[in-house]
Order: sequence, then structure tokens, then C-alpha cells
Amino acid sequence: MAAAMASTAAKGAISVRHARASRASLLPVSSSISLRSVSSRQVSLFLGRPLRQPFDPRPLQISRSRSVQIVTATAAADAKPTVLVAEKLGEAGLELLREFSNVDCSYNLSAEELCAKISLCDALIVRSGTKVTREVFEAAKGRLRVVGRAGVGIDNVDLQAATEHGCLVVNAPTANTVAAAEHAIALLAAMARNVAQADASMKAGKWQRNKYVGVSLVGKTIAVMGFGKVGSEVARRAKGLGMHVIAHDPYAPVDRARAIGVELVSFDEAISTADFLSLHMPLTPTTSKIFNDESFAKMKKGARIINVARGGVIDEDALVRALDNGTVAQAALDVFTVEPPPKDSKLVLHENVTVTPHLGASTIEAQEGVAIEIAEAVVGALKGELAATAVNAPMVPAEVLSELAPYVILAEKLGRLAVQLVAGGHGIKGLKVVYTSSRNPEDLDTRLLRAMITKGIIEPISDVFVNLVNADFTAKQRGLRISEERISHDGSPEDPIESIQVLLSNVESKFASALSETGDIKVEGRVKDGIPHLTLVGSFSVDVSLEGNLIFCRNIDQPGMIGRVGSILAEKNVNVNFMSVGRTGPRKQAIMAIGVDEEPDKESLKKIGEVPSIEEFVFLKL
Ligand SMILES: NC(=O)C1=CN([C@@H]2O[C@H](COP(=O)(O)OP(=O)(O)OC[C@H]3O[C@@H](n4cnc5c(N)ncnc54)[C@H](O)[C@@H]3O)[C@@H](O)[C@H]2O)C=CC1
Ligand SMILES: O=C(O)C(=O)COP(=O)(O)O
Repeated sequence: MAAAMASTAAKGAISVRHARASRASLLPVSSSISLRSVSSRQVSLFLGRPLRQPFDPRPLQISRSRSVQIVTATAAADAKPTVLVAEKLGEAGLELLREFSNVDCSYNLSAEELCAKISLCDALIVRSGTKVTREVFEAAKGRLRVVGRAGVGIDNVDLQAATEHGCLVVNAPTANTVAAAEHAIALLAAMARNVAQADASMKAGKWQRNKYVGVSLVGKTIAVMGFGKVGSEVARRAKGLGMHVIAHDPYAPVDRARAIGVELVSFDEAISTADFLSLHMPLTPTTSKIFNDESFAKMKKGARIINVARGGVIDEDALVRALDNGTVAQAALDVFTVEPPPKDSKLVLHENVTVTPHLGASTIEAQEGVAIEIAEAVVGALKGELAATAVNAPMVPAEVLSELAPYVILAEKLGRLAVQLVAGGHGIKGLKVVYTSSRNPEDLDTRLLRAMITKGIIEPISDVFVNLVNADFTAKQRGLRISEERISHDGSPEDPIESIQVLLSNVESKFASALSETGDIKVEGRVKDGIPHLTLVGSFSVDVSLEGNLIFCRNIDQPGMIGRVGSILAEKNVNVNFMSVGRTGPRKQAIMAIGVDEEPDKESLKKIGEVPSIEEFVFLKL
């Protein structure tokens, strides 16, 4: 047989294909290969820890309407995931969740109660009232896969801790935009006309028409601080009220501002020229207490401030001082540094301050919308689809994901193979990935592939779970430097990738033939008819489908080698599913790559090692 194969190619790969039915048969069946399809291998696109906590037996569905991210695996059993809803969520969202999961609505949990429950949950849904801290992720013990923020601001979620734990965070960024903008306008008008104060006064039996004379809005300048979704809607509405609108946002596109007829200005110009300031930036380390003594001092005397963003962007003590000395005439606040604020808060009790208890998103319409938006995102993420609203992971559009699906499998398997070829397996520092592709670099998004190679390398040698969320973090933490190279290929741009090569540098190999000329462990693979194949080991070309497990043997090319190894495997009923020989030339050094469905026992492996002329061999689990 080796002779027959030897005539096929010189240094190239020679494949001997076996029909699946022929258990460990060595008879080549040249054309009748029946490999399972990618989808039936249940390589789903999945966020979870499926091998440890499988639950979704359904086939992969990729939603076209949203972006998708992650990740691998073999979903199996039938248990439904559990979603903990920790704050009030609209009924329509709960219904969606119930169709797919066990829903536990437990509101007003203390931090301790949340930590106690979380290890029983696959997903957690919160609004602004729940702090999802590092302790929560640690208490989850690896089970929590998705945190859904039913709203925009994710300042109550420890994103770094989520990422480190491979937990995806999604939010619902659009459904409450109008509600928040309308609330800002409501506060603007109410503040300008003392509506709340006058109402309280009348209810106290008074009729104080002179005390509550207000100020007009028309012709006044309003500075929208943070020109994002809510800020833009506020700007539109303020223009409708006849106000002159300026905005400050270092990251906002000038075109968007121009389209609405708003001038983007610097922070100092905004605060020094505005009669009204409406705050719509997120709370970040940069924006924390950005409104402080210094900035209040620069404001136009008697400025009025509306805050429907986050309490923390204002230094509240400084605001009290500014209100007391008249720099700021009035404030209307929906949000506070601590919520609820202390009962004796000077700010809340200040007569020139109008307050609402974080009601910006609280309309019937917005809450239904947010509930549906977050339920879809969470269910999608649990299914392995991915929300367009992921906060802590790069997004890979659905179309790209669908196209890359077989390459995702190939990437993980190449990573797995490469790491198992390392002697010891722990000292890997340098990973180089070379993609050969006929696509323009900008048309080839390799983040998912890189994550999957990292997964393949790290998971077999640690107990860390790796997905697209934490792949780069995990690699960095383990000191794994990853470099990527693209080689352009003169082929059809229909196929995104011609081949993927994985090189591990500065490591010893337990299979010396896997080393390249430069001493790196080198494996290369391609996708053929949707099936990932290994095509290169070290400098030997092979062609073996990456299914089941693999045995590599290096030997001197001579008749009968395949038969001898095959017989040893057949004795123990180990089914060979694919076999390929790569060699430097007839009767010279050769590598046999043998795909086996089952794991051969130690005795069989020992016997293979004892076959004369087998110089080295290795068994690798895929
Ligand atoms: N009170 C409530 O119930 C609600 C509050 N919000 C809050 O409103 C804020 C805005 O929400 P969206 O408009 O949906 O978010 P967004 O992300 O669409 O807009 C935020 C804008 O702030 C800008 N920004 C960032 N840093 C800035 C800085 N230093 N100075 C000025 N601008 C800066 C960003 O470039 C972005 O354009 C968020 O903090 C959100 O949590 C949103 C909905 C309801
Ligand atoms: O979406 C936001 O950022 C909000 O502040 C809304 O908060 P809530 O969901 O009403 O607790």
C-alpha cells in the first residue's frame, strides 16, 4: 500500500480514506468518505462552558438581525438554563425568557443573597439598582455566562471582573433613549417653571404666585453635555422649544451634530456660555465628578443644570456650594451618587433643586422595550448567538461568523494539536498565527479565530475556560504573546481563508518531526468541503480530517507500515477514520497521520512504539 501511495506524490500528502463502516479496516476506499457535517458535530457558537454545563440540544441558529460573537462547543443535555432576574422587568421580556429558560425573579436581594444564588444561574438580568461586583463573578464559580443590563449604563457592573471570568455583558442601549430624553425635557421645563415647588406649596395650602415666577426657555442656550443617543434626542427637542443648542462631546461625529443643527464646542466653552446644561455622558473614570468646584466657577452666573445621566458625574457637595452661592440657580436631578441618596441629603432637600428617583427610563413603553431588548440579547447569548449589544467583547457580525464557522473549529483544533506537541506543555510564550487568504486584510476579521486558537492552546493545559470574551485577557495573563501574519493568496475571495498555520516558538516538542526548519512547532490546516483538515506537521505535508483523535508516527517509508499500525488498532477495535502519509521522498522519512475515533489503550500505544522502524510517535486528543 505504501508503494501504491508512493507513486501518488513526491513530497506531498497522500491520503488513504476509509469508509466509516470499515472499523479499523486498512482497505482504502478511495472516494467513499462520509464525514459528519460541521453542524452535526454540534460545533455551536456558544458562550458557555458546554462540556461542564451542557443544556441546549438545539442546532445552531444564527440570527441575521444581530451581531454574533463567540465560541465553541458540544452542547448536549436537556436542562434549561436558569436566568436570575434581580430587578423588575417588563412582562413581555419575562415571557421571552420563560420560553427558553427557568426564570427566577428575585427582587431586592442583598449583596450576600445575590452571591449565594448566583452559582445556580447561567444568566443574570439587572437594572441600575444591583451592583454586579467582582465578588458576584467569583461566587458564580464559573457558571454565570451572561449579565444582561436592562438599560444603558453599565457602571454598576464590574466589566473587568466579568471579562476575566469569561462572562459576557450585554445591555439594552436603545429602548429607553426617548424616555430618558423626554424626562430631561420634563425636568428642564419643570425646573424653569418651578412646577414641583409650586405643586408642593399648593398642597401645603398656599397660593404663592409671586414666589414661583419662572424663566423662559425660548432663545436660551442649552449645552448638551454628551451628544450620544439621549443627548441627540434632547438636542432635537430643545430646538423644538426654540432654544439655541450647543453640545460638548469629545467623541461625537461632527456630521451628526451638524445634521441636527448643533454646534460642538469645548467643555469650557459649553459650561461658560450655557444658560442650561443637560448632562448625558456616561459615568467613567474621566467623567467622574467632572462637574466640580472648578467647573461650577466657570459657569455663567445663574446657570441651571439637569442631570439624567449619572449622579457620579457631579461632585454633589460642590453643587450644593454652587447652589448656595448662586453660581447655579437651579438643578433638576434624576440620578445621584448614592441611590437612594441619604434622607438628609442637602442636595435633595435644597429648595432650588427638583428631584426624581431615577425615573429617566421609567415609562411603560420604555420598560417593555428594554425588557424585550435585554431578553432577546440574553437568550441569544445563551444559545450561542450573540447580541449586537455586547459590552465587553468584540463583535463579529452574524454573516462573518457563519462564514467563519468551519475555520473556527479548525483554529481551535490546531491550537489543541500544537499544545499537545509541546514537551511539558506549560512554557509556551510565543504564538504566531499565519493566515493565507485572498481577501483584503480589512475583509478578514481574525479575532474570533485568534480567540479559538488561544482556547485550543490554553484549555488543555489549565482549568481556565476561554472564549471570545476573555481570550486576549487570558493569553496576556499567561504571558502568551500572540502575533498574526497574513499572506495573500491568489485564489477565490469566496473562501475567506486558504490555510491557517499555528507556530509555537521556543518550545521543545515531544514529536521532533513537528518542528519547522526554524525550530517552531508548526501545524497547518485548511477547510475542505466544510471540514477542517490538518495539512502540515513540521515540514511534512499530510492530509487528515480533524475529527476524533490523532496518532502521528515518524518512520522510514516502507511497505507494510500502515498495515502494522492498523492491525494493532484493529485488535482493540479502534476505528481508523482517516489516514495520510507525508514523506520527504520514496523510502525516506515519512509521517503517518492516523485519525482514530476511539482512544487507543496504553498497551496498543506501547505496541505501536515498538514497531521496528517507527522512530517516534505521539497520540493527540482533539
Ligand atoms: N436616568 C435614566 O434613567 C437614564 C440614564 N441614562 C444615562 O444617560 C447616559 C447617556 O446614555 P446614552 O445617550 O444612551 O449613551 P450613549 O453612549 O449613546 O451616549 C453617551 C455619549 O457621551 C459621550 N461622552 C463620553 N465621555 C464624555 C465626556 N467626557 N464628555 C462629554 N461627552 C462624553 C460619548 O461620546 C457618547 O456620545 C448614560 O450615562 C446612561 O446611563 C440612560 C437612560 C436612562
Ligand atoms: O438605562 C440607564 O442607564 C438607566 O439609568 C436606567 O436605569 P433603570 O433601568 O431604570 O434602573
